[in-house]
Amino acid sequence: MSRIPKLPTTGTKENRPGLLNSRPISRTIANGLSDADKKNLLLNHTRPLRNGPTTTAPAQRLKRAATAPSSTTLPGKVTKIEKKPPTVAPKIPPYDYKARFNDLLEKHKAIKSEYNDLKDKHVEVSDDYEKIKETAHSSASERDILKEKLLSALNDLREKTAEFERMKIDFEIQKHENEDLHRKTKLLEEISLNLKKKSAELDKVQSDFDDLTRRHTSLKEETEALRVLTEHLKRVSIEFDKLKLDYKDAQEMIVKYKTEAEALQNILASMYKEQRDLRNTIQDLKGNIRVYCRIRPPLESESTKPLFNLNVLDACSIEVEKIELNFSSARKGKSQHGFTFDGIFTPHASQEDVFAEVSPMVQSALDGYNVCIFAYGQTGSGKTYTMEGGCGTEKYGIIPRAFNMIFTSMEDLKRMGWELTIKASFLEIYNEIIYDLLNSSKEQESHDIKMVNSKGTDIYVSNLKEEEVKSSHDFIKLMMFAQRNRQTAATLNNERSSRSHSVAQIKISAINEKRKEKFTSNLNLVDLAGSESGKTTQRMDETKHINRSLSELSKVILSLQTNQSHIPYRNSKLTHLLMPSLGGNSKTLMLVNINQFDECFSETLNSLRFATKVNNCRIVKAKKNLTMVDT
Ligand SMILES: Nc1ncnc2c1ncn2[C@@H]1O[C@H](COP(=O)(O)OP(=O)(O)OP(=O)(O)O)[C@@H](O)[C@H]1O
Repeated sequence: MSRIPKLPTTGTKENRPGLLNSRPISRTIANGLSDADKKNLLLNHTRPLRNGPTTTAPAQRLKRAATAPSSTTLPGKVTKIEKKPPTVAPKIPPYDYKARFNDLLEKHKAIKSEYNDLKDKHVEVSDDYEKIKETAHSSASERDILKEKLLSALNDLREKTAEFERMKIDFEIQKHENEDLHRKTKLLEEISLNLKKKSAELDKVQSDFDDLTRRHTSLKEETEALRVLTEHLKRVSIEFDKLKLDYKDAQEMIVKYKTEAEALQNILASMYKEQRDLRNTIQDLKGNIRVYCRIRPPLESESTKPLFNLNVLDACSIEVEKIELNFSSARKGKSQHGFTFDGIFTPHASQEDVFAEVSPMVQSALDGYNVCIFAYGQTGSGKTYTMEGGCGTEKYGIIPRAFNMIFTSMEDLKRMGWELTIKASFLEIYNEIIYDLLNSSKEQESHDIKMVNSKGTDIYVSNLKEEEVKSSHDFIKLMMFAQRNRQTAATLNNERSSRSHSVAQIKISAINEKRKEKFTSNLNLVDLAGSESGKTTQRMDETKHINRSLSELSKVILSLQTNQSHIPYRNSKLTHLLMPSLGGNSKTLMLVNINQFDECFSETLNSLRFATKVNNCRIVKAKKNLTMVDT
C-alpha cells in the first residue's frame, strides 16, 4: 500500500538535515507515531540546512563527509559511493608552502566535487521528498478513510462488544439456567430411579401381600377343614369306641358262628357226599351210557323241503315212517321204525332243555368221574349246534354251558374246602390224524395218544397244548380260537369240519387239604364227523376213516356191552382218545342228532340204529377216581 522507499537504518541519531538525518518516514508511520510526531518529522525534513539547530562548520562537515559512510541509500534511487582506501598523505614539511598550497588546492577540488555531488543529491532528495509528500498526502486521505472506517468499525465493534456482552450475559444466564436444568434433570432422574425402585418394591410388597392373602385364605380353609375333620374325628372316635365294643361282641359271635359253621360244613359235606352218592346211584340206575335223540327243526330256507313222518310217542320213544311212492321198486309201501332212548328232544327243545338233561353228567365230572358226551349224526343234523351252539348266551351249546356250570360249582366246592384246577385242550381228528386246535401255526407237530401210567387207565396226547382256564370267559375265548382254527382248516380243505371229529377236553384236578382227598376227572365233549357215506374219491377216503372210527366206536361199545375181556380201543384214534371216558370207570352220554328231511330218511335210520346199539350197552358201575392225599 505504501510507496515510501525503504531508507537505510544506519547513520547518526542526530536531527541533521539532508541524507544524514533521513530516517525512513514510512517506518515511523508504520510504527504508529502520534500525529504530532509525524508533523515534526516532516518539518525537520523540509527545514533548510542552515536553520538546523546544530549548524556545523564547513571544515567539520567536510571532515565528516570524509569519514562518512561510503554509501547512502535514498528512496527510489540507490547511489553507490565507492569506498576508497585511505591514502596516507606524505607528511609535508611546514616550510613547503607550495606543497601545502597544492594540497589545499587538491582538498578544495575534492570538497568542491563533493559539494556538487551533494547538490545533485539534494535535487534527488528533493524529488524524493516531493514524492514522499504526495505519498504522505494520499496516505493521509487513505488514513482518514481508514480512520473513518476504523471509527465505524470501532462503533460496530463497540456495538458488537455490547451485544457480545449482552449475549455473554445471556449466555451466562442460559448457562446458569442450563446447569440448573441439568441439575434438576439429574435430580429428576434420581427421583425417577428412586420411584422405579420404590414401585418395584411396592410390586413385590403387593405380590407378597397377595401371596400372604392367598395363604391366609387357604390356611383359613384348611383350618375350617381341620375343624370339620376334628369334629368328624370326634364322632368317628365315639363310633370307633362303640364299634370296638361291637367288634368284641362280633368276635365272640364269630367264634361261636365259626364253631357252628364248621359243624354245618361237616353236615354240608356229608350231605353233599350223600347227595353225590344218590346222584350217582340214580345215574347208575339210569345207566352209565345214556343216549338222547335230538330232532333238528327245519331252517327257514328249508321250509319247502319234504319231510318224512316222525312221531314222538312219549318222552323216550319216537317212530319214523316213510311212504315209498315208487311202486315199481321192490321197497314200495310203508317203512315204519320205532326207537326208544333215555330222552327225546323235539324240534322245539331249547339249548337249556338239552343241558338240563346233560348237566348231571357234568356234575359227575365234578364229582370225580370220567365223562364223555358226544354228538352223533349225519352232516347238517345239528351236532355242532348242540355241542357248541350259536351266538348269544341263550344259544350256547353243551360245551360253554358245561364250563359255566363247572365255574359256578367251583364256588360251592371251594366253600367245602376243595381247590380246583381246570385245564382245557381242543383237538380235531381228520383222516386218523390229530390236529391241535390251539396251535394256529401251519407247522403242526405230530400228536400221538400215550398212556399216563402202566395201568392204562388214563391217556394223554403228546405235544397237545393245554391251557389253564380261570373263568368261563377265558374258556369262551379259547373255544372261539379253536373254532376259528377249525374253520380256517375247513376253508383250506372244503367241508373238512363236517368230516372230522372235534374234541374239547376238560381236565379237572381237585384237592381238599382239609379232608386229605384229591381227584382228577376228564370231561370229553365230542362233535363227531358226519356219519353219512361219501360219494367222491376223497369223500370215499374220508368216509373210510370216519366209518372206521365210528364202527370202531360201535365195536368198543358192543364189547363193553357184552363184557368182553378185550375192548378194541386202539383200533381208531377216536376210541383210543375216548378210552378213559368209555371204559368201566366212566359215564357216557350220546346225543344222536337227526333231521326230518325226506332225503335224509335212510341216514337218519342208520343214526337211530347206531344209537340204539349204544343205548343197549350198559357199562359196569362207574368208579370215582378218588384217592387219598399222601401225607
Ligand atoms: N336245534 C336247532 N335249532 C335251530 N337251528 C339249528 C338246530 N340244530 C341245528 N341248527 C342249524 O342247522 C344248521 C346245521 O347245523 P350244524 O352245523 O350244527 O350241523 P352239523 O351236524 O354239525 O353239521 P356238520 O357235520 O356239517 O358240522 C346250522 O345252521 C344250525 O344253526
